[in-house]
Amino acid sequence: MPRFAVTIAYIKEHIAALLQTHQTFKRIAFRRRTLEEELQEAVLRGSLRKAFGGLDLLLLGLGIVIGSGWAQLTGSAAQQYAGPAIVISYLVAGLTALLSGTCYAELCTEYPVSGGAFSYVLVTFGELPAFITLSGLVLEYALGMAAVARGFSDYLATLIGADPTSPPFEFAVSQDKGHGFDIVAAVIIMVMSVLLSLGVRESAWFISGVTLVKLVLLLIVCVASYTQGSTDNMNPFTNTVWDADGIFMGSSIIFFSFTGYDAIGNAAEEVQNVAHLPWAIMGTVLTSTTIYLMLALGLALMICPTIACPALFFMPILGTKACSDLGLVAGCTDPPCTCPTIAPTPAAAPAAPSPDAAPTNCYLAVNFISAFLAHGMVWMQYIVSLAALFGIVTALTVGLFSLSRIVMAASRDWLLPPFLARISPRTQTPLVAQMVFGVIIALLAMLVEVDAATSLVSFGTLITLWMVCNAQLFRRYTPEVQMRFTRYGTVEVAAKIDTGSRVPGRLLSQRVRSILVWLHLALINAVTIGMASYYADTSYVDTTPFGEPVNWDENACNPAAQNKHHSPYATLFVLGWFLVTLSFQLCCPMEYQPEGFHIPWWLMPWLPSVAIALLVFSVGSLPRTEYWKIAIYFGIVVLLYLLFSLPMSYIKHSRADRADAEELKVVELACVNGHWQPARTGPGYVTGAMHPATSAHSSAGTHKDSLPHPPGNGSSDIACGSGSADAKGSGRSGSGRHGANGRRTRIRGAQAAQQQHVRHQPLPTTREAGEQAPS
Ligand SMILES: NC(=[NH2+])NCCC[C@H](N)C(=O)O
Repeated sequence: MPRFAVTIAYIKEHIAALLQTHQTFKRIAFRRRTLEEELQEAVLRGSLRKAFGGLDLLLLGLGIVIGSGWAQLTGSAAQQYAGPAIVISYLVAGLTALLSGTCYAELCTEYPVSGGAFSYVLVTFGELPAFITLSGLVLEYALGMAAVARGFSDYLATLIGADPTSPPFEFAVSQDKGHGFDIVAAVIIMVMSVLLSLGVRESAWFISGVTLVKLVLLLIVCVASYTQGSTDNMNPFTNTVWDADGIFMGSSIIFFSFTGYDAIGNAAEEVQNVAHLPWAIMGTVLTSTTIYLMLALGLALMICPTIACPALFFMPILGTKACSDLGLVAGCTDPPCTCPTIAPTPAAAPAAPSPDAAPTNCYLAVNFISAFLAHGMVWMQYIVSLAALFGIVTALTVGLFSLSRIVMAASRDWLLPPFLARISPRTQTPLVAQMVFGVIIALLAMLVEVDAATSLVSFGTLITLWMVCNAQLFRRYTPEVQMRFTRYGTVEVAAKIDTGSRVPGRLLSQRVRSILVWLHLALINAVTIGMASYYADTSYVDTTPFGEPVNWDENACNPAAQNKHHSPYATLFVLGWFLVTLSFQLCCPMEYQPEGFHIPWWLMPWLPSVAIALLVFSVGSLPRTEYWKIAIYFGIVVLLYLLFSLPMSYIKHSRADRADAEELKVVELACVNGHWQPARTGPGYVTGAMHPATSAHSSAGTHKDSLPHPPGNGSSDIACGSGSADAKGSGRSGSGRHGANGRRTRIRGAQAAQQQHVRHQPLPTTREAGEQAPS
């Protein structure tokens, strides 16, 4: 059939599906996928190359997490909000990352498919929540890459002694730095996209090498800062105006520095041994937290805390008179310009300070470079710039790598255009997705303002991690997850868990237990959202689009009055959260425990519950000015789902059903040497179809054009279990009940659709249209 006719037929089919939105929404939007469906998609699409060993994964994680956020945000968060307590801000953010990372690690071991958070939410809460998670991921990665790339030109200019505000580093559209077009940022993204297209093995070597050099440079930065620092600078420890609030506001800003560790989960289909995934995640979060704490401490020791006085920050915005009318200067312990250990950089050198002019002239952006300059260590600016440049390069490479895998996973499910799921037989990577998103991100990087991007990136990350923690909690407690296919290919009936049999809730019926789980999950979230919004409402985080505080009154200038608003009710919320989590533990027996890496039963449900609270709290501490942008973004996302992805998903599954009606294909897969392989014998194996893809193709042409043929001999090559370890005979096999090798699972082509999905009304469409995917 000619391509043109196929397209017309498809459009007709799409419109027909659109007209049935009210019905399809009910059936599909919250339909969950199973592990076998996800595996099936991965297997049918052909394999990605197994390029990553354990150390590669760790360096991949450190490659993206330690980008340039440390260099750009530590100083400004300390200066504006936290003061020397920025160290505590890093601890809070690190703890948030660690707890959510543990939940992430559990799910990523259980579902070792590309797509990360998107896939976990898809198998737990269904398609629409997964689509929202996907959009959070795209927000995180696309804007994250753009923001990181924007820093590239600045550091490059510093390194070669050029002016970062003039061409070619920036083509200004306004006076302010960061508002122009940044061609260099776009170019570096395209270069990294091309590098990735050379192949995943080569990219992995590149990422590992550059990351190691970066870590050495960061150690030099730490040591140099300790030689210059003084403990006098740690007093007063918190910012005199924001106090404890400043710590949380600081931590929500610098959370950006921890974003990206989920990239490890997105490499799940390319790892040699799935069992390495969780340790690489934990290792990445712990190593980066340690390095960030060391760096933050170095900076805090080097800068005088009065530089963190908000007078310095607001003075240029509000003007000297307005500030002193508000009593801001009174909030500072020293007159700003008498601070002994820091002097303005040459570029910002003020005239001899007069009492009136001093505050405005003294405004100085605090960062590692300005701090080292102030201490006369001019050469350190090159080390800092080089470390940041290397950080940017690795963060970009890993980010582009991960985004293409996320997009590939969503396209396999037809939630994004299916052609994006194609895997290049040459490189064994999703080349199309890589190049398409390379171009999109390059354009974003050229246009987007850095300041606008970082909060949105943190928001995207926090939302996806919040979804993941909810999914982890839900899966461990919900009774329906009792019977399932494990990654060992066996049907697992709920593992016997001591704690489950002790809690009073075990006596309740399955239905009541299920309702209780939903109820508790909703309550945990409601209480923490209440706590976060109450806390945010009673602190001075609101700023107008111009950066001025909105509810700015005399109290803001009076440190003593600052925190009085919080205490009584904030405590009530914390108590509420504690009681709800305790009630969860008592009413809901844990229903199963995965065999691989998992959170131990005695930390459940506390660990994910604390993680949820911290994540929601961090969202609440983000500047309110970002909220409307986020609301518009998610509004567009839901619209896109209704107009594009929902009809696409419907069409895909109705095709699967039709194919199923004609010919039922059951292909058995066996876990061999750590990878799923089509079994050569066994029930349901279709003679002559040596690969599941072959059977799907023969099945009335289903997926015909949308599925790239698997490369080479068609070996299905997705990892299962702690397979490699077993394959090598190390004997590690979960509880000892199941070995990875020789275990089997059934990948049931279209049959899965029949069993798992509600049947669809037949669509008024041509048979041919049903056989071709739009591409
Ligand atoms: N996918 C992402 N979140 N990418 C951005 C990573 C930013 C990185 N954590 C940094 O500090 O520079």
